[in-house]
Amino acid sequence: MKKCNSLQEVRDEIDVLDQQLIELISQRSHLIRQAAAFKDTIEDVKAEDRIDDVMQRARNKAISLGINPNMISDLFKVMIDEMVETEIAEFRNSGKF
Ligand SMILES: O=C(O)C(=O)C[C@]1(C(=O)O)C=C[C@@H](O)C=C1
Repeated sequence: MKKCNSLQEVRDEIDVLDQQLIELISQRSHLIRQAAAFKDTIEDVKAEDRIDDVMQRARNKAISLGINPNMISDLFKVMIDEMVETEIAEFRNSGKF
């Protein structure tokens, strides 16, 4: 991690990371839309076991990096809840439901 020499430099670095985070979330969101095409039922779309795996992996990664796993769980919950809704809408629009 870069050592910054001023508050402005810290903020500039944060701004860059925030943009990258949003780009990554956007990429994830586009993949979710594709996932619906490979599913046959609403249970497949919800994929509760997969959500548990994703959440556990995210928590483990947070712990390994020394950040609060509960914060990551909260962020992922908001993100995945929204993406599941998107995927359900995509699934319905595909006419399979
Ligand atoms: O892995 C899937 O089946 C997905 O559709 C992706 C994803 C996710 O956000 O990671 C989204 C919806 C499902 O509830 C499970 C996981």
